[in-house]
Amino acid sequence: ALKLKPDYPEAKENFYRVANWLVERWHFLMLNDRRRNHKYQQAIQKAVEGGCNTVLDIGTGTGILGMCAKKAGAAEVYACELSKTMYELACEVVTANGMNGRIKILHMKSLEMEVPKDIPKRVSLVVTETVDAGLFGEGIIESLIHAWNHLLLPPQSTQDPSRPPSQTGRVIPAGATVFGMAVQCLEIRRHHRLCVSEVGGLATAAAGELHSPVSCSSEDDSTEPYTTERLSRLPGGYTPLTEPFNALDIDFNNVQELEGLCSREVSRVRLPVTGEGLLDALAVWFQLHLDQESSLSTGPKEDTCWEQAIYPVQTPHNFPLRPGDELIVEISCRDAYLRLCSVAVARDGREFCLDDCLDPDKPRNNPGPSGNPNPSLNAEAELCSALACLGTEQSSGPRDYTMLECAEMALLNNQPYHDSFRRALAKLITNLKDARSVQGPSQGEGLEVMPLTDPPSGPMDPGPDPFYVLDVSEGFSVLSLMAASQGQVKAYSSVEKTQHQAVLRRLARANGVPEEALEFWLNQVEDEQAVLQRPSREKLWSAIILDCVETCGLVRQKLMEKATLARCLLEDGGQIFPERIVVYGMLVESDTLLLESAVQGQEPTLGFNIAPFINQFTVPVHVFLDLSTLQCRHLSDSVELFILDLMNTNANYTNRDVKVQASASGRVTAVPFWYQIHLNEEISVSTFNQDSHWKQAAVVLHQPLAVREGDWVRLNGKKNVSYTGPT
Ligand SMILES: CCc1ccncc1CNCCCCSC[C@H]1O[C@@H](n2ccc3c(N)ncnc32)[C@H](O)[C@@H]1O
Repeated sequence: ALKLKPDYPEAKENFYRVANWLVERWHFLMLNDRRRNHKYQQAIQKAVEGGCNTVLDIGTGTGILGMCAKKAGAAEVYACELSKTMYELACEVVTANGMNGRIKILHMKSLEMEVPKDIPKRVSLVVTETVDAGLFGEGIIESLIHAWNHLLLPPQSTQDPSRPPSQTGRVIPAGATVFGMAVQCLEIRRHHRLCVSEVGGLATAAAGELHSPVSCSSEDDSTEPYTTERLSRLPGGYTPLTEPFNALDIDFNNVQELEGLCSREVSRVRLPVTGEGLLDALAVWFQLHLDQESSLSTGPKEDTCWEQAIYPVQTPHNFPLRPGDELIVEISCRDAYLRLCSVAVARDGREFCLDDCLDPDKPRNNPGPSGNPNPSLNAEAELCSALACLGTEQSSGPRDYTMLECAEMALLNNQPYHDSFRRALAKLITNLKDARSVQGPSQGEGLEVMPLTDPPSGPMDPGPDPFYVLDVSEGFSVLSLMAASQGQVKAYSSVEKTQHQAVLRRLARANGVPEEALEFWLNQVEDEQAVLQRPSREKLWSAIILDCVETCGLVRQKLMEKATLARCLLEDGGQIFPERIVVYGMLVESDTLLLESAVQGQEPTLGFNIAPFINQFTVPVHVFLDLSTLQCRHLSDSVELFILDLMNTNANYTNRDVKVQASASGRVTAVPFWYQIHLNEEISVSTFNQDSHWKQAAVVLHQPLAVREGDWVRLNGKKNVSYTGPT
């Protein structure tokens, strides 16, 4: 589509989505991290000069580590890469750097490699950086166990220390030290637990326990053991609740230790609590020991670009930790992932279970006769313990909970957003009621045609016609329930998952919403495509709630088409929500955004020519950006870029040029943008505030633009703000 119609915005956007997917953004971060590249080069050079002259680079990516080995003088260098895109890119890079035919690159996973099928004989050095924020997430343990058993020469051994390095196997990195720390962090909490007891006028207790898909304890594979965050850049920051502790040491040159890792029994550490606060998560990072002398750290205090692994606490417990307590944490390595769970708090010699990660099939600590699971506690502790174990199924079965995506959880916790919607819905219903009382039931096709059956028994008044409201939000949304709770409303929800529908049903009952006031729309429409249609042949909608902005910060595709269709399904005076979206942006200078978007020349990559190849996958729109904590200099005020009028689509102008005046001198590297979502004339919500579940997006300029204070810069607001030179 791009070739056919290069400026076709949908195709362009889809191309960017594919590019984002093919090559993860951390490739740019890693390659721009000159210190990391330099440390790896030093370690490899020392090993090769020390006699390791046959090298295998596992997970070569762009090929940079293999090229280091070759340049250091290794006689034979092999590399393997499981991603086809990266494999092809590595071949181009190696050729462009004059090493074609001198490094043998295989498109395969190291686990499939054999001697002599793939490499003629065992090698004396394996280099790899197949690690993620949780260290093991890229399978490095399994890869190295296989490498030691099939691809590497035998390790240095005390029996015959005389064996020369060229006849000895070793790995760079030589090992890792894993650290952990308990933290309080509201930004993590609101993405992983329900934090509000009321939202949009609805009491939330009846929802039952809600979990995000990040959990160490649940067996089902729909969850991941940890998520990742850059602690140093989380809105609102974090409060350490313990000192960093050593969670694990691993020696990559000891295959027995590697093989023993996953069968090692669970270890427990007791951590002195050093700060006051609610336990929201355990943060994990590591030092990668490249060799005896040098190491790389992914810690929150380092100003490296790496994220930390975050193990959020799932079970809501109102049990603030305080200095003097001890936090008991279990560390295990099940199915090749590092797993950390906070299991209990010790206070005054007694233990309270946080039962956050008790395995579902592990029997609960059933309460004693006093109904208290820890009979030896004193009164206050007894109360806390009862609260701490609140919601724990007394049965031995797994506690039932509902899974929400992190963005759905953050949305549910966003009270201002729901209050704005509640007020806007109430205003609309009031207006429609007034209009009805003036002119009677809506005329024409809206007329309710009573079914031709024998008259109802007795003078039953069918009551005033309900207002029909449709919520076509993506994912879990309580907006339909908020509408139904206004009274005289029949609300349809497009929530699809059975579990999510059950939560809405429970919330409806607990909030006094009559059963028949809330229906599930997708159970009614036969084909998904025709989601937008009348409630029934004779009825039209009073309100249709559309989902306009994706969590990543981009406007949903085909929004205007949906709005146009939705408008035709409205009764007189009916409304779609939102009615208007105003796009704002500003000029910023941000090296961080540059480093996450493209490799900045040859210098960071040890002089190797890599940038032009990997930068083919640069995308001009950077998404999932946390603009509130982005390191950047503002080079202009926020300006209105363009308007999407959903109630009157031909009023839109997205091709007009916008002139922005630089408020300071500097280099414009990006234009972040966000939205003001107008629900009606008076009420609007912003996608850029600390409660928002949305992230922001930014256009990253291909070339930074130097501006002096007072200069005018012209932005032409195509669908995705792209940038043309200064006026
Ligand atoms: C301080 C390091 C750091 C700390 C925290 N966060 C991130 C980092 C940076 N490391 C990110 C690399 C992570 C991706 S791994 C790099 C490349 O290797 C490939 N692969 C992975 C396993 C594998 C295998 N067994 N056989 C062949 N190929 C393999 C992947 O397809 C990828 O292209």
